[in-house]
Amino acid sequence: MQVSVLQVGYDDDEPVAARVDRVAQLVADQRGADLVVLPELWAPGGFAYREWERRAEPLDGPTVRALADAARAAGAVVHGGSLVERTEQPGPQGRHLWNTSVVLGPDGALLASYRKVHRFGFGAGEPLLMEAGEDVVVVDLPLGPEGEAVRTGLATCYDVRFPELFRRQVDLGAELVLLPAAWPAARLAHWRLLTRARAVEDQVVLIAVGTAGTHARTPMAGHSAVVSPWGEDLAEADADEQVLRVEVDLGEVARCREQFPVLADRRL
Ligand SMILES: NC(=O)CCC(=O)C(=O)O
Repeated sequence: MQVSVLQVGYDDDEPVAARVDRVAQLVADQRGADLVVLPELWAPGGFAYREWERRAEPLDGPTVRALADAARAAGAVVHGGSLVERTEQPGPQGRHLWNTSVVLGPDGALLASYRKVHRFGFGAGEPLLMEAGEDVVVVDLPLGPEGEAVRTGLATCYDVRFPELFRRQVDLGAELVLLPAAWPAARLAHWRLLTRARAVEDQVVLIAVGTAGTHARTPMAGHSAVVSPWGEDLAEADADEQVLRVEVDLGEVARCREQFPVLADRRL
Protein backbone atom coordinates (compact mmCIF):
# COMPACT_ATOMS: atom_id res chain seq x y z
CA MET A 1 0.00 0.00 0.00
CA GLN A 2 1.32 3.43 -0.95
CA VAL A 3 0.51 6.03 1.70
CA SER A 4 0.80 9.80 1.42
CA VAL A 5 1.10 11.55 4.77
CA LEU A 6 0.27 15.25 4.44
CA GLN A 7 1.74 17.14 7.38
CA VAL A 8 -0.02 20.47 6.79
CA GLY A 9 1.62 23.65 8.07
CA TYR A 10 -0.35 26.82 8.73
CA ASP A 11 -0.36 30.01 10.75
CA ASP A 12 -3.04 32.55 11.76
CA ASP A 13 -2.64 34.63 8.60
CA GLU A 14 -3.87 32.10 6.05
CA PRO A 15 -7.66 32.41 5.46
CA VAL A 16 -9.47 29.09 5.97
CA ALA A 17 -10.95 29.03 2.45
CA ALA A 18 -7.46 29.49 0.96
CA ARG A 19 -6.14 26.69 3.15
CA VAL A 20 -8.94 24.36 2.08
CA ASP A 21 -8.17 25.08 -1.61
CA ARG A 22 -4.43 24.61 -1.06
CA VAL A 23 -4.77 21.34 0.86
CA ALA A 24 -7.41 19.94 -1.51
CA GLN A 25 -4.96 20.53 -4.39
CA LEU A 26 -2.23 18.78 -2.39
CA VAL A 27 -4.56 15.79 -1.93
CA ALA A 28 -5.50 15.79 -5.64
CA ASP A 29 -1.78 15.73 -6.49
CA GLN A 30 -1.29 12.38 -4.70
CA ARG A 31 -2.13 10.15 -7.70
CA GLY A 32 -0.53 6.74 -7.25
CA ALA A 33 -1.21 6.70 -3.51
CA ASP A 34 -3.74 4.20 -2.17
CA LEU A 35 -4.29 6.17 1.03
CA VAL A 36 -3.84 9.87 1.82
CA VAL A 37 -3.98 11.03 5.46
CA LEU A 38 -4.44 14.60 6.75
CA PRO A 39 -4.11 15.97 10.33
CA GLU A 40 -6.65 16.98 12.96
CA LEU A 41 -8.53 20.31 12.56
CA TRP A 42 -6.14 21.52 9.83
CA ALA A 43 -8.77 23.87 8.34
CA PRO A 44 -10.36 25.52 11.45
CA GLY A 45 -7.11 25.43 13.48
CA GLY A 46 -6.30 22.84 16.15
CA PHE A 47 -5.85 25.38 18.95
CA ALA A 48 -7.90 28.26 17.47
CA TYR A 49 -10.68 27.67 20.04
CA ARG A 50 -12.18 31.14 19.60
CA GLU A 51 -12.75 30.53 15.88
CA TRP A 52 -14.35 27.08 16.08
CA GLU A 53 -17.98 28.19 16.34
CA ARG A 54 -17.59 30.44 13.27
CA ARG A 55 -15.61 27.85 11.29
CA ALA A 56 -17.83 24.85 12.10
CA GLU A 57 -19.62 23.12 9.25
CA PRO A 58 -21.76 20.05 8.61
CA LEU A 59 -20.32 16.88 7.07
CA ASP A 60 -21.71 17.91 3.67
CA GLY A 61 -20.11 21.37 3.98
CA PRO A 62 -17.40 23.02 1.85
CA THR A 63 -14.37 21.28 3.41
CA VAL A 64 -15.69 17.74 2.97
CA ARG A 65 -16.97 18.58 -0.54
CA ALA A 66 -13.51 19.87 -1.53
CA LEU A 67 -11.90 16.72 -0.08
CA ALA A 68 -14.37 14.49 -1.93
CA ASP A 69 -13.44 16.15 -5.25
CA ALA A 70 -9.76 15.77 -4.36
CA ALA A 71 -10.22 12.06 -3.47
CA ARG A 72 -11.79 11.49 -6.91
CA ALA A 73 -8.90 13.35 -8.60
CA ALA A 74 -6.29 11.34 -6.68
CA GLY A 75 -8.19 8.04 -7.04
CA ALA A 76 -7.31 7.26 -3.42
CA VAL A 77 -8.94 6.63 -0.07
CA VAL A 78 -8.60 9.95 1.79
CA HIS A 79 -8.64 10.32 5.56
CA GLY A 80 -9.51 14.01 5.58
CA GLY A 81 -8.27 14.61 9.12
CA SER A 82 -10.90 16.22 11.32
CA LEU A 83 -13.13 19.28 11.17
CA VAL A 84 -15.36 21.08 13.64
CA GLU A 85 -18.67 19.45 12.78
CA ARG A 86 -21.86 21.39 13.44
CA THR A 87 -25.09 19.40 13.90
CA GLU A 88 -28.70 20.59 13.98
CA GLN A 89 -29.45 18.39 16.99
CA PRO A 90 -27.47 19.10 20.16
CA GLY A 91 -25.56 16.31 21.91
CA PRO A 92 -26.13 15.21 25.55
CA GLN A 93 -24.34 18.33 26.88
CA GLY A 94 -26.48 20.64 24.75
CA ARG A 95 -23.71 21.57 22.32
CA HIS A 96 -23.78 21.41 18.55
CA LEU A 97 -20.04 21.00 17.84
CA TRP A 98 -17.93 17.84 17.54
CA ASN A 99 -14.32 17.10 16.54
CA THR A 100 -15.15 14.73 13.68
CA SER A 101 -12.83 12.97 11.28
CA VAL A 102 -13.97 11.74 7.87
CA VAL A 103 -12.80 9.04 5.48
CA LEU A 104 -13.68 9.29 1.79
CA GLY A 105 -13.45 6.63 -0.89
CA PRO A 106 -11.72 7.05 -4.29
CA ASP A 107 -15.19 7.91 -5.68
CA GLY A 108 -15.60 10.70 -3.11
CA ALA A 109 -18.23 8.84 -1.07
CA LEU A 110 -18.13 9.21 2.73
CA LEU A 111 -16.96 5.79 4.00
CA ALA A 112 -16.73 6.60 7.71
CA SER A 113 -16.72 9.32 10.31
CA TYR A 114 -15.42 9.31 13.88
CA ARG A 115 -16.19 11.77 16.65
CA LYS A 116 -13.21 12.24 18.98
CA VAL A 117 -13.97 10.42 22.21
CA HIS A 118 -11.40 12.04 24.53
CA ARG A 119 -11.64 15.84 24.38
CA PHE A 120 -8.45 17.81 25.04
CA GLY A 121 -8.29 21.04 27.01
CA PHE A 122 -8.65 20.42 30.75
CA GLY A 123 -11.86 22.43 31.10
CA ALA A 124 -11.16 24.86 28.23
CA GLY A 125 -11.12 24.17 24.48
CA GLU A 126 -12.78 20.92 23.48
CA PRO A 127 -14.48 19.95 26.79
CA LEU A 128 -15.99 23.44 27.02
CA LEU A 129 -17.10 23.82 23.41
CA MET A 130 -17.63 20.35 21.97
CA GLU A 131 -19.52 17.15 22.62
CA ALA A 132 -17.58 13.92 23.17
CA GLY A 133 -17.94 11.07 20.71
CA GLU A 134 -19.36 7.85 22.14
CA ASP A 135 -18.47 5.28 19.49
CA VAL A 136 -15.37 3.19 18.84
CA VAL A 137 -14.99 3.13 15.05
CA VAL A 138 -13.31 0.35 13.08
CA VAL A 139 -14.09 0.41 9.38
CA ASP A 140 -13.27 -1.81 6.38
CA LEU A 141 -11.24 0.21 3.88
CA PRO A 142 -10.36 -1.12 0.40
CA LEU A 143 -6.59 -0.97 0.97
CA GLY A 144 -5.48 -4.61 0.47
CA PRO A 145 -3.25 -5.56 -2.52
CA GLU A 146 -6.33 -6.35 -4.67
CA GLY A 147 -8.55 -3.78 -2.97
CA GLU A 148 -9.55 -6.20 -0.22
CA ALA A 149 -10.91 -4.80 3.02
CA VAL A 150 -8.45 -3.79 5.74
CA ARG A 151 -9.92 -3.36 9.23
CA THR A 152 -8.95 0.18 10.19
CA GLY A 153 -9.38 1.91 13.55
CA LEU A 154 -9.96 5.67 13.75
CA ALA A 155 -8.70 7.80 16.63
CA THR A 156 -7.76 11.46 17.08
CA CYS A 157 -4.77 13.12 18.79
CA TYR A 158 -5.38 13.12 22.60
CA ASP A 159 -7.03 9.68 22.21
CA VAL A 160 -3.48 8.29 21.90
CA ARG A 161 -3.12 8.69 25.69
CA PHE A 162 -5.94 6.17 26.29
CA PRO A 163 -4.68 2.68 25.38
CA GLU A 164 -8.04 1.03 26.13
CA LEU A 165 -9.57 2.68 23.05
CA PHE A 166 -6.94 1.10 20.79
CA ARG A 167 -7.23 -2.30 22.49
CA ARG A 168 -10.97 -2.18 21.85
CA GLN A 169 -10.22 -1.49 18.17
CA VAL A 170 -7.96 -4.56 18.10
CA ASP A 171 -10.80 -6.60 19.61
CA LEU A 172 -12.91 -5.36 16.69
CA GLY A 173 -10.28 -6.59 14.23
CA ALA A 174 -8.15 -3.48 13.57
CA GLU A 175 -4.81 -4.06 11.82
CA LEU A 176 -4.27 -0.44 10.77
CA VAL A 177 -4.90 2.66 12.90
CA LEU A 178 -5.16 6.22 11.54
CA LEU A 179 -4.44 9.00 14.04
CA PRO A 180 -4.73 12.61 12.83
CA ALA A 181 -3.42 15.11 15.38
CA ALA A 182 -2.65 18.74 16.19
CA TRP A 183 0.10 18.03 18.72
CA PRO A 184 2.09 20.88 20.28
CA ALA A 185 5.90 21.00 20.07
CA ALA A 186 6.02 21.32 23.87
CA ARG A 187 5.11 17.62 24.22
CA LEU A 188 6.94 16.12 21.24
CA ALA A 189 8.58 13.52 23.51
CA HIS A 190 5.12 12.24 24.58
CA TRP A 191 3.96 12.09 20.94
CA ARG A 192 6.90 10.00 19.83
CA LEU A 193 6.65 7.65 22.80
CA LEU A 194 2.87 7.14 22.80
CA THR A 195 2.53 6.56 19.04
CA ARG A 196 5.26 3.88 19.09
CA ALA A 197 3.78 2.32 22.25
CA ARG A 198 0.30 1.99 20.69
CA ALA A 199 1.79 0.36 17.55
CA VAL A 200 3.85 -2.14 19.58
CA GLU A 201 1.28 -3.10 22.22
CA ASP A 202 -1.54 -3.51 19.70
CA GLN A 203 0.66 -4.91 16.89
CA VAL A 204 -0.84 -2.59 14.29
CA VAL A 205 0.48 -0.28 11.61
CA LEU A 206 -0.07 3.20 13.06
CA ILE A 207 -0.19 6.26 10.80
CA ALA A 208 0.05 9.36 12.98
CA VAL A 209 -0.27 12.70 11.16
CA GLY A 210 0.33 16.02 12.89
CA THR A 211 0.51 19.65 11.83
CA ALA A 212 3.37 22.13 11.39
CA GLY A 213 3.69 25.87 11.91
CA THR A 214 2.44 28.08 14.77
CA HIS A 215 -1.17 29.17 15.23
CA ALA A 216 -3.03 30.61 18.23
CA ARG A 217 0.43 31.13 19.79
CA THR A 218 1.01 27.35 19.82
CA PRO A 219 4.02 25.92 17.95
CA MET A 220 3.15 22.52 16.50
CA ALA A 221 5.34 19.43 16.77
CA GLY A 222 5.10 17.97 13.26
CA HIS A 223 6.95 14.64 13.37
CA SER A 224 4.20 12.68 11.69
CA ALA A 225 5.15 9.03 11.56
CA VAL A 226 4.27 5.69 10.02
CA VAL A 227 5.11 3.00 12.58
CA SER A 228 5.28 -0.76 11.95
CA PRO A 229 3.76 -3.33 14.36
CA TRP A 230 7.34 -3.95 15.53
CA GLY A 231 7.59 -0.31 16.62
CA GLU A 232 9.94 0.64 13.80
CA ASP A 233 9.59 3.96 11.98
CA LEU A 234 8.76 3.34 8.33
CA ALA A 235 8.93 7.12 7.97
CA GLU A 236 9.08 10.18 10.17
CA ALA A 237 8.66 13.84 9.23
CA ASP A 238 10.55 16.75 10.73
CA ALA A 239 8.83 19.83 12.18
CA ASP A 240 8.00 21.60 8.88
CA GLU A 241 5.18 21.17 6.37
CA GLN A 242 6.00 17.96 4.57
CA VAL A 243 4.58 15.22 2.36
CA LEU A 244 5.82 11.68 3.07
CA ARG A 245 5.22 8.92 0.51
CA VAL A 246 5.61 5.55 2.24
CA GLU A 247 5.29 1.95 1.08
CA VAL A 248 3.50 -0.03 3.81
CA ASP A 249 3.29 -3.84 3.85
CA LEU A 250 0.13 -4.60 5.82
CA GLY A 251 1.06 -8.31 5.74
CA GLU A 252 3.56 -7.44 8.47
CA VAL A 253 0.72 -7.22 10.99
CA ALA A 254 -0.19 -10.92 10.60
CA ARG A 255 3.51 -11.91 10.55
CA CYS A 256 4.22 -9.92 13.72
CA ARG A 257 1.19 -11.39 15.52
CA GLU A 258 2.21 -14.91 14.48
CA GLN A 259 5.92 -14.61 15.30
CA PHE A 260 5.39 -12.77 18.59
CA PRO A 261 1.87 -13.74 19.74
CA VAL A 262 1.67 -11.41 22.72
CA LEU A 263 -2.00 -10.56 22.10
CA ALA A 264 -2.82 -14.25 22.55
CA ASP A 265 -1.33 -14.11 26.09
CA ARG A 266 -3.83 -11.55 27.37
CA ARG A 267 -5.63 -12.55 30.58
CA LEU A 268 -9.09 -11.02 30.58
N1 LIG B 1 -5.41 18.29 19.98
C1 LIG B 1 -5.10 17.49 20.97
O1 LIG B 1 -5.79 16.52 21.26
C2 LIG B 1 -3.84 17.82 21.72
C3 LIG B 1 -3.40 16.75 22.67
C4 LIG B 1 -2.19 17.15 23.47
O2 LIG B 1 -1.67 18.22 23.32
C5 LIG B 1 -1.66 16.21 24.46
O3 LIG B 1 -2.25 15.13 24.67
O4 LIG B 1 -0.62 16.52 25.05
